[in-house]
Amino acid sequence: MKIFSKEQIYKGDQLTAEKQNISSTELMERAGTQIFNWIHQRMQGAQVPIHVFCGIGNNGGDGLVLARQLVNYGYNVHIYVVNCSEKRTKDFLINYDRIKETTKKWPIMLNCEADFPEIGPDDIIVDAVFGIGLNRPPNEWVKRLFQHFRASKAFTLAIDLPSGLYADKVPKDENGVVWADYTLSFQSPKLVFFLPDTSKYTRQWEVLDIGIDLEFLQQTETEVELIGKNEMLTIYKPREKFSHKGTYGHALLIGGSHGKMGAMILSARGTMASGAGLVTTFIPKCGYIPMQSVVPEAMVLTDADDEKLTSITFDIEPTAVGMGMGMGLDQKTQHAFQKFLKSNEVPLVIDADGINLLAKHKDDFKLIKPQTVLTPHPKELERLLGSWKDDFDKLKKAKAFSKKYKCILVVKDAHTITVFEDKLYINSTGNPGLATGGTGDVLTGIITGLIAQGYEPLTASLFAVYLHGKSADIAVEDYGYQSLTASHVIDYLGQAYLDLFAKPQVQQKQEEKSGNS
Ligand SMILES: NC(=O)C1=CN([C@@H]2O[C@H](COP(=O)(O)OP(=O)(O)OC[C@H]3O[C@@H](n4cnc5c(N)ncnc54)[C@H](O)[C@@H]3O)[C@@H](O)[C@H]2O)[C@H](O)CC1
Ligand SMILES: [K+]
Repeated sequence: MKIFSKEQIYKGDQLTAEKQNISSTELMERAGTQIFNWIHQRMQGAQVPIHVFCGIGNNGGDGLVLARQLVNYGYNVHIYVVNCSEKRTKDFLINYDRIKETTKKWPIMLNCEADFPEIGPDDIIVDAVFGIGLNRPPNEWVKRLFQHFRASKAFTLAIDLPSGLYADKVPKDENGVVWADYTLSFQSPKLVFFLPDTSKYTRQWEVLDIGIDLEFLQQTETEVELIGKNEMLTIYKPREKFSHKGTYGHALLIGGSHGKMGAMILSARGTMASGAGLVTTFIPKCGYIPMQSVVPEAMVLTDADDEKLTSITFDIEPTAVGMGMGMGLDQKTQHAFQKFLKSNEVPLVIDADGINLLAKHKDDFKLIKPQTVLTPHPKELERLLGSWKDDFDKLKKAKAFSKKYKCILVVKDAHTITVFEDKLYINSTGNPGLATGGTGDVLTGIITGLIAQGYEPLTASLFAVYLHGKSADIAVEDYGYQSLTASHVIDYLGQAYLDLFAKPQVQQKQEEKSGNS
């Protein structure tokens, strides 16, 4: 799913009005009506007090359309205008008049020193104060109003995005933002819903379709994309009937050291489960027996050293290499790693201590070949890029790094973001159960396995991150967040593949009803 920028959203609105020959007021009517339908479907006329707080821009206009429809359907509505600016938009004013025509009285005007209305914990707040047009921090009174919302404990539904959040930067003061339970966002989710600094401002979100011009939606290239099942179905490569293990590539995994062999075992099992035809591991001697016993499917080559890697040489011809897992930072290992980087021509994934070694010897960045995949967690990313001011600064630095070295950065987090040059791909699967040792090693194994099978490094990274998260989402149903382990992610990978083709439950039920399963 595309994530449009603020400028693209404004352009889409304007183009839609022109092409569909409707006014911006009619588009606002659609937007407000969609919100009303969503609420009405769930509340069915229940008389819970609904407090609709409207700003004086178009977000406020959406709130007024909603409020008018709620009044028309007999809901218990309280309408307020947060009147802290003189720049009322045309469509706000039109809907302000329409409210008066409907209710025969003006909404409650909250000027910037007014007392706050009482809000009960079981009431509902609709936040239509600011949308994507916020251009400066809210004043102290508005901040206090937002804190009043939060203190009330009422369910808070934000329109388009929680007020006080910018579409493209991180707000400085968390008291200047509405903490929403749910956000109904128009046409596309906003990037801020997925970033560690700003995702806390809405517990859940949903996109409402307001009929923006289809051609515009299809043809506009966005810098950000949300990756879900639909995107992955188009890149999936089916298994051929007349195929053999050679068809699906030979993955080589390099890493491990005394006390960290588990990382390589997890990677090898992840690579196998991803569908690679052959897997070989290159490890220090001490790992030979454990690897052979725990992963009988994999072949094992060993370094001359018992405890660490000192010289990486092999006579196989891998189709993809994944390295760095549990590798350690010994100087001899560093030399071996550096030598390998210089000579390697095979698509490469670098993880963990591979990244740490690069970060310690920044001159080696120039050895990173185009299309190399790096999979840093936040600390490793900081070692690579240096510190950042906030999430937007982090992404800017990650894009610059990717552009400079033409590499793919898999920035691991609750929503892993894969960065390639100027594009950001946000993953939609995964859960907090993944916050446990070894899951990263499994991910590297899966990426390497997919590249070995013929997926392009970028596609392999997106697909691996998606499958890895999906597997955890399925496994967590059986194990819960606390007990989910990296091994479960491997064990459920098959389910994640099968889920790609699972029928949506509604469709399945309909087919069962008509005897059509
Ligand atoms: N396709 C769509 O997504 C549609 C979205 N709609 C809604 O329109 C808003 C964007 O509206 P806009 O008028 O541009 O801005 P806002 O309503 O977000 O409000 C900003 C408003 O307030 C002023 N302002 C900015 N910062 C402050 C501040 N700190 N304090 C006080 N005042 C401030 C600014 O001058 C603006 O006037 C979008 O989010 C959707 O909700 C359309 O209704 C339909 C199509
Ligand atoms: K809002």
